[in-house]
Amino acid sequence: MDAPLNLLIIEDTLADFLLVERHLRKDGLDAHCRQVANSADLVADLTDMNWDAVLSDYNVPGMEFTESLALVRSVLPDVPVILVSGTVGEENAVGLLKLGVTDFLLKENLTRLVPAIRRAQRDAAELRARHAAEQALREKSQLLLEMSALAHIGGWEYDPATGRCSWTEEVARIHEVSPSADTSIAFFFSFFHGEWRLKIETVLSQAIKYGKPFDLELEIVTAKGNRKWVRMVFAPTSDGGSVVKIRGSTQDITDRKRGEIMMFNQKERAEVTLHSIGDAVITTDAQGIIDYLNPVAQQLTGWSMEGAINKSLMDVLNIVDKNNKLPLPNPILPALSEGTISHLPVDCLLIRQDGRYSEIENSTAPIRSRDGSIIGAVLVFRDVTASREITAKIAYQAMHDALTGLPNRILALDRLQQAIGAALREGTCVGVLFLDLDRFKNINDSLGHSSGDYILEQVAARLLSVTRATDTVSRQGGDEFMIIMPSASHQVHFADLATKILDAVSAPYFVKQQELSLTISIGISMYPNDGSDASTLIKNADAAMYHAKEAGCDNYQFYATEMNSKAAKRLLFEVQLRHAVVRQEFVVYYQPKVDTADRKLIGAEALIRWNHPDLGLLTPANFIAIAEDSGLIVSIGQWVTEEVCRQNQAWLQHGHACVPISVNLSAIQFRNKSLVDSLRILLEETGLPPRLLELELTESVIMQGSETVIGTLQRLKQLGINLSIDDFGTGYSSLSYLKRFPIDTLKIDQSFVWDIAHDESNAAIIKAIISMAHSLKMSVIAEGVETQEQLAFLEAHQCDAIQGYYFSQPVPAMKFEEMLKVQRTLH
Ligand SMILES: Nc1nc2c(ncn2[C@@H]2O[C@@H]3COP(=O)(O)O[C@H]4[C@@H](O)[C@H](n5cnc6c(=O)[nH]c(N)nc65)O[C@@H]4COP(=O)(O)O[C@H]3[C@H]2O)c(=O)[nH]1
Repeated sequence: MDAPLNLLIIEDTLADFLLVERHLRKDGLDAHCRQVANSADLVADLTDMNWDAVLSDYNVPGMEFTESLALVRSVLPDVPVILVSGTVGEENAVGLLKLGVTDFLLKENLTRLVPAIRRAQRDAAELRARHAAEQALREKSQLLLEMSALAHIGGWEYDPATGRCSWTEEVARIHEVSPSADTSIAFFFSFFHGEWRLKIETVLSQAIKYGKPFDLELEIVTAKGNRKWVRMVFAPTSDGGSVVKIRGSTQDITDRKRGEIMMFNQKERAEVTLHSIGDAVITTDAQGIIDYLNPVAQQLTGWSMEGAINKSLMDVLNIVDKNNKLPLPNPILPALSEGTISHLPVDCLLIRQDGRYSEIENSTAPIRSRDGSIIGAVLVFRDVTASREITAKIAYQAMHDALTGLPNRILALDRLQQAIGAALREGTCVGVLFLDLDRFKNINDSLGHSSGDYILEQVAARLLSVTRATDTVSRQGGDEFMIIMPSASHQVHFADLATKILDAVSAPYFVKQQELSLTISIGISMYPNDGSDASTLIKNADAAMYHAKEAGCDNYQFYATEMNSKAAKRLLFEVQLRHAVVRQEFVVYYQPKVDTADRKLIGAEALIRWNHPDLGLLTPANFIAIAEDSGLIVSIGQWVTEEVCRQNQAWLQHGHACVPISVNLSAIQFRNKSLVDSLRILLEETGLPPRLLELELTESVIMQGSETVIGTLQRLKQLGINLSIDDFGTGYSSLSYLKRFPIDTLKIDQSFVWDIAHDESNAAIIKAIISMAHSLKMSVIAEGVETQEQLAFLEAHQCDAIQGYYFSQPVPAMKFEEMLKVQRTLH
């Protein structure tokens, strides 16, 4: 049975209300009726109950019907309102229907009352259902709208027949146009450019022609000029075989696409980086199974990518300890188990598949997922074989002498400091032997540097052969060596070693098919007696070595306190010599040369003297060696030559019968490239005829025999200068060797002349020199002739000229000028 209806009856007359009630009951409608007769009650009652219908009189005093109707409609929009009244007129009725009245009944005829209520009930139910359906539809389309906005996806439709497009708000939003924008196909295409325009036009025409659906990703340029990526999915709708509509969706995929492009670029970059870096890279999963190795890793391990993938790291990375060749632990374990970055031990060798190996350096790090869990490891390593070799080589070179391979000055100093430290702890001694080869410069000058180097290597080998492994033999530079004897207890040990060294070094050497002999001078200092630190010990051993030199070379000397003052003196002397060059403290003495046959003055040798401010006139023996060692000989020699040219030209201008004056030329001067030019200029400037200048060269200079030497001699000769070989016989040159040089005169060394009368071999040498020189068209002069006996011998053997105290000592310029003036015959 149906529930009774709730009816609200707006009626001021109770009788009419009851009449309505009676009719309802009579016609079988179970209803609960409530009368309301004023506006206040109506407001209150409207919301008091769920009303099924409102019945209303038109004329209720105090209540305007249209206002009551509006009130009811506003509160109960779907509840039927039935007007029960006297006649309201047709026009009025239409207006009231518009305002929301559901039906009309006349009070006089209520027979239609129940059917009218029932019909209104049905209509209201339908209306409510329709409203509910509309509401649901509205909600659904709102949801769709919101979803499409959230997904950035909108729909569109194209009608090929009309060429019109329509699209949803979201599509308009994606294209950044207002929703009401023109949607012709041309407008639609205008968002596509270049290749994308071509593509969309092509696929759309294919869709129209063949009904083919498409799913594309394209780039558009929006109305505001922004570039966006869209995914367009569309499907044609056909009717009778021809396409009548194309419907599709457009989705803004810009963010995803940019992400993809970024990912692609990153991947590409990573890929290129991994392919081009010099380091090897291997990555594994969390179980240590290889999933990638770059080309360098392939090359270093000898495994190809295909071969190595899915293998355990340790199957591919065969690493062992360099020292004991035992396998090293898996380097990625710390990364996989503890998530830490780790490095291989320093001495790690990687053995390739083919058995070759390289030293490697590596670092391993974990690879983590977004949530931080370890999903693998990356191992980066590089071949450091070459760089370690270079480092070791550089370290070795920094500490060793390149020529001999001996420790150099730096390493020797370090070893000495260590030896002192050990001796201090153990209460022992340390010996420092400072060694310097005697007259080594002569070998370098005469035989050339390559021979000099060869000799130094030989000396180094000999020093090593007489020392123990615990001793340090070092080269200090040039022809200086130093030996450190650690933990020695007595001077005797040092003396023993020094003796062995003297013997070893003095054994003959064979260079360029010549036999050479060489000696060495040794200075010895000892810790703790001669110094408590390395530099003092070296300095004192050096001083002792100088002492050994002064004692005639080829010997050893222990350091004694007073030696240092000698070394200091030598230094002071060098400083004074430097000053002497600037202050022009030198003078030239002239020693006459005499024709053996008629005793006539035929020339002179210029010999330098140093007018020392404190020591008086010094002969070359006091300073020439120091001048050569310090390089001062170049400027000194230049001064002498200038002085001689200037002086001889002055004599010439004074009308004296002039003779050639010879100047000693040291090896260093001779090597000077500008020698010939500066002599030419000097002769031009002074105006001295070149034949009046003679150069005395030592045997060692020409013994180098190189093309350069010969060239220089020839250019000197071309200038017109006379050339003579000084101290002939003391070097290693043979007469036949001399044929190659444009030499005018040989000067027999005074050492042969001195005991000419008593030493038969010297006499024989002099005779041989004279006759062979003559056969080579050279003249011969003997120097150091002091006695009648010597003179007689030389005269008897046709020695062309004589120089020596027998005729005259070297004399000052003024005195020599006297001799020139008279051109006297000397006896
Ligand atoms: N006992 C003795 N000695 C005699 C006799 N006759 C000459 N002398 C000395 O023998 C040396 C000959 O010169 P030297 O062999 O070229 O040997 C020279 C020469 O090699 C060098 N020298 C001298 N002046 C110069 C120079 O201007 N430049 C260069 N580079 N070296 C020079 O110094 C050396 C020594 O020169 P001095 O002391 O002047 O010594 C001179 C001379 O005084 C003699 O009968 N008996």
